[in-house]
Amino acid sequence: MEHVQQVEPFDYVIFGATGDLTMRKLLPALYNRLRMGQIPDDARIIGTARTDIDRDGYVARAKEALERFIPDDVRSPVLVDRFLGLLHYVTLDGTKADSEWSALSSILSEAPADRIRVYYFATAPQLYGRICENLHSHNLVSPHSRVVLEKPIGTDMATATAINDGVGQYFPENQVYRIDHYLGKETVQNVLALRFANPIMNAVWSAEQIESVQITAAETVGVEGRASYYDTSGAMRDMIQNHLLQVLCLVAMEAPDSLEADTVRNAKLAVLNALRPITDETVASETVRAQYTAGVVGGQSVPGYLEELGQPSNTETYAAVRAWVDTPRWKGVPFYIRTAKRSARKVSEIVIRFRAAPTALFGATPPGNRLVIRIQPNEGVELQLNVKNPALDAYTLRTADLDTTIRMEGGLPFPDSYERLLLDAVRGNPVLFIRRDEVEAAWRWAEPVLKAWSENQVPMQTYSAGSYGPEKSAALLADKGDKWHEDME
Ligand SMILES: NC(=O)C1=CN([C@@H]2O[C@H](COP(=O)(O)OP(=O)(O)OC[C@H]3O[C@@H](n4cnc5c(N)ncnc54)[C@H](OP(=O)(O)O)[C@@H]3O)[C@@H](O)[C@H]2O)C=CC1
Ligand SMILES: O=C1O[C@H](COP(=O)(O)O)[C@@H](O)[C@H](O)[C@H]1O
Repeated sequence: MEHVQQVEPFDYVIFGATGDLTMRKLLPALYNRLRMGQIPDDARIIGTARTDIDRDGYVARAKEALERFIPDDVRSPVLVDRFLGLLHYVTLDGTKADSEWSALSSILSEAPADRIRVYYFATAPQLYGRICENLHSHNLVSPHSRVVLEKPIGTDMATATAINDGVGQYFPENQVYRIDHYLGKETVQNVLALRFANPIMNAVWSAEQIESVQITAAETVGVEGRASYYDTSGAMRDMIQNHLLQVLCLVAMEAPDSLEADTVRNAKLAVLNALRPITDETVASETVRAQYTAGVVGGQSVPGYLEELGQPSNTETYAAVRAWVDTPRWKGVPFYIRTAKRSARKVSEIVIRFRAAPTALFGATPPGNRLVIRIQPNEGVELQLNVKNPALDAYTLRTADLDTTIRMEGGLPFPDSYERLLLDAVRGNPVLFIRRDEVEAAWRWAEPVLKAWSENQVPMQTYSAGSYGPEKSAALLADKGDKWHEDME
């Protein structure tokens, strides 16, 4: 059984309550937490958007979403009814001062003044500042309120600063929760446990023993229905600047003194600040970008990115970077980061390649050990060891895997990362959310790459949908004698 504790009564106010994210992720996540007994009966979920519907209309939409996104075996009519009973809806344009703020205010005022209030912005980031201003001017910000910001926090440093300033004018940083759903993944959080709860790992976690690190997040899907967003973003902004840099931080950071939010965030920030800047001189040798062309994924023919988009585009659907963390611990260790749409398979993983043992005992030097942390799917950890080949005539070696799959008790699927994050915002625990200075440090590193790409300093490669990426990406690793994980023996 999952060990769960009920959270304090709360009001969750969702701006963008009729949108895709709310219907596909937020409402199902809150339903699942109610199913696990974590949501008190007097909690309320108050949806807002401009769409002019009444409460019944919203409840009908929410019910449809649960039917679509919650599997039959965990969707009970009684629990669905109980969940729908928590819902309210206010038609509101969050950017307009003269919109129906009094209706929202009147619902909120029914609760005690010290009620935890979470404002979740599931809408376009350029609206965040104006919504905050309106919350403030309608006296809806209390010391018990917090605001959850969805990605993307900007498309570069200037836009990120504008969003953060807009919100920061009305909410102090300790009331701002920036979502990065990768941090909500159990297997991403497990990186800290693996590193710091296991002395055998801790002892070898540095350049002395580690040759290289690979961090991959590959997907078989294309841009789905989100082409208009994706084409203004691309793989670097969509995945690397946020999710994969956060994973890199957990792999590379020094041990924090505690799991207190700012202690962990300070340790991550130190990694981001130690990332070697990529310059016009190095961008061509340290980065690869590409777009998928038509191909076959999972036995299905799929069109190329440009065909899907129906227009020319300079947006990458694949990005790979060789990054360097300039600290004594990581001196000379490349961190290869890559992400792809329409890849051969869906996989997010961290691969740690250890140095080979300098021994002549067995003839050829045995290969270095390899640790694979599988973020998804088949969540688990695999350590590749050299063992004696059980043959009678010669002392030869082969590799064997110590492989453990990490499961929830009872074999239950892992909760979706939004389930943890939505309730952490209620609990007031920001450890899995991104602090402003982390966002800015990540942009400081990513921006020069994006600028160089926009100036075509690095040629756009292509790769067939259903492949592992462009041929050129192997060159990023080849000069250090490395290979991408799927190419390793
Ligand atoms: N969808 C996803 O999978 C993911 C989305 N995100 C982020 O979440 C946010 C929302 O995305 P998504 O749900 O896909 O977007 P949608 O376009 O589907 O939804 C946007 C929502 O915002 C509402 N809205 C728009 N303008 C206003 C306004 N002025 N005042 C009040 N409400 C408004 C819309 O309702 P109405 O028109 O009725 O006002 C709608 O409910 C974005 O920041 C996106 O980047 C992040 C990760 C994944
Ligand atoms: O944030 C995003 O993440 C998803 C991939 O998430 P995962 O949990 O399935 O690995 C990606 O599809 C989307 O483009 C991006 O915005």
